[in-house]
Amino acid sequence: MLLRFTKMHGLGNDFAVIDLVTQHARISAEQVRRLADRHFGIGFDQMLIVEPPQNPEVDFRYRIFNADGSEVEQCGNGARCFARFVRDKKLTHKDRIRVETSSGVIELQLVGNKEVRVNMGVPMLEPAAIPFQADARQATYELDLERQALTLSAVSMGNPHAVLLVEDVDSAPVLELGPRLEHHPRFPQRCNVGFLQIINRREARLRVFERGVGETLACGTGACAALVAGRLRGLLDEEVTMQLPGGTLKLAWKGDNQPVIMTGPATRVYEGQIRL
Ligand SMILES: N[C@@H](CCC[C@H](N)C(=O)O)C(=O)O
Repeated sequence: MLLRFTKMHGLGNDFAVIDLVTQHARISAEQVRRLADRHFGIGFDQMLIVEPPQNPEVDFRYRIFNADGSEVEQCGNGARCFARFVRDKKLTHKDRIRVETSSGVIELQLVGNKEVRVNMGVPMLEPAAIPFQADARQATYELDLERQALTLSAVSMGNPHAVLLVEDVDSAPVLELGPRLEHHPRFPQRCNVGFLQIINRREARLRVFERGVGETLACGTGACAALVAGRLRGLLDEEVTMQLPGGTLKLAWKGDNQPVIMTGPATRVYEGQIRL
């Protein structure tokens, strides 16, 4: 069968977005892996699938698959592209959209033609909710990595993140530590690994080694987790500009039990169709 898709990106974190409201298909993990391949497929970090909602209180259901075929709970850059996609495809005329993901309902707001503001929900910091193996919630944890002691924060934005503080993201050992931390046994569902450099209380830089993908040009949930980690350590203010290799996100978090708000662009690249 021929399946229509839209290639999109949020700060270079790229997606194939598929409308399963007006099309019908079953896409297996093996097909996702094949289509994600940058030489033999479409090439993307995540596939985003738009479906009718199961819950009558929301507008859509949105499912996310990493390039390795694993289905995941949340994707911040994907959420912005999802909002732009459903408007461009006239699947809704609303400016405020409520969507269910496998980690709960998030709210999206289109701001002008280019930007989308997303209420990413309240970060989860209790170890069991992340999930991360630790006796009690702390701002930072010590973790052994083959006799190397690392200090990190553990945060869930619906999906699990480890955040390490570094002096300089350009020289941070992202490709060396990223895969080892992603698979560390204290993160039983693996994790995304963020390397955070503080510039000042309102500006920071971040690189993220994503679970199921590798290093990406930007990670929205990673940026939210990094803001939370920076604030837990007393290093960042409520509103922060986060610079990622692919561009900049505006973020805000008031503190415990409050949602993280993320604002940034969503860009359509091209329309295509592929035979499954
Ligand atoms: N690129 C994303 C996160 C996608 C999911 C992540 N790789 C995971 O496995 O949790 C973002 O923008 O948040």
